[in-house]
Amino acid sequence: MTDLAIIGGTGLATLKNLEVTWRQVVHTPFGEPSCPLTYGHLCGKEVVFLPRHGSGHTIPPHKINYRANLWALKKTGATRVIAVAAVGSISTELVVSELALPDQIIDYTWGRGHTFFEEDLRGVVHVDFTYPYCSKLRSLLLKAAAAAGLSMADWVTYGATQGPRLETAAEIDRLERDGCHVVGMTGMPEAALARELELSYAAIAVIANQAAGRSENLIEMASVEQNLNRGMEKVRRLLEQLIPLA
Ligand SMILES: CSC[C@H]1O[C@H](OP(=O)(O)O)[C@H](O)[C@@H]1O
Ligand code: HPA
Repeated sequence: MTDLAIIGGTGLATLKNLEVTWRQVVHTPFGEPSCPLTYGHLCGKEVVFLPRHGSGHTIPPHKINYRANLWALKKTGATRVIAVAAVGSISTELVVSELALPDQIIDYTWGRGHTFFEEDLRGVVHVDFTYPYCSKLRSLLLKAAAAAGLSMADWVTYGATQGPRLETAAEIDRLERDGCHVVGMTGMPEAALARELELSYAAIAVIANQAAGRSENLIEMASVEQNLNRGMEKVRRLLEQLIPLA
């Protein structure tokens, strides 16, 4: 039984140490997920893996079918989802290629399929979203980080922007005033959809770059890639420690 799902993001289109057993094409009432689901064993535990931008990273953040992705994972019987997401750091305390564990979200996205409750037999549904990430999963991730000797700031608010362009320096100033510590483009509606499906959900943020206007340089994808390579190595170490605890 696969109870643990992992969603990969930028820099994590495949899980290097996953021993793949099979792939499954899933159709959902909301359309197709980003690609077929990959099942396999990670450190001996069965997991299901889905890269949100597709297997060849072809889907931009605003075009991802978040509803199909989450629906497909729910359909596998998974009850817990760990998402991996590249972010820009707004807070000076968050250093490139390090990991962070968001505990809050502010949503600046628009026009995305963001709810399963368009029409529901129960009437209008409002799910509680006070704490968008699962506290139990977050605790496990913090324990795993400690076991792996990795620092992982746990007080981080994730600002979800629309993309695919990066932000202006003034937008980043605004996000900081709003209380965001990191910025990414995929945290919403993913987290809210997981909550609507009653999936436990937590995200590992990997600092890919300093957000716009936060360094003397412009944001270059070559250095984002380098930072993410180092960051994803840490994600692999973290997951190795997480599996025995999960
Ligand atoms: C500068 S890379 C921007 C790209 O990376 C993040 O992807 P993900 O959240 O899937 O790891 C960000 O949201 C953008 O899509
Ligand atoms: O600076 C950024 N902004 C938005 N999303 C991102 N994902 C990685 N870096 C960034």
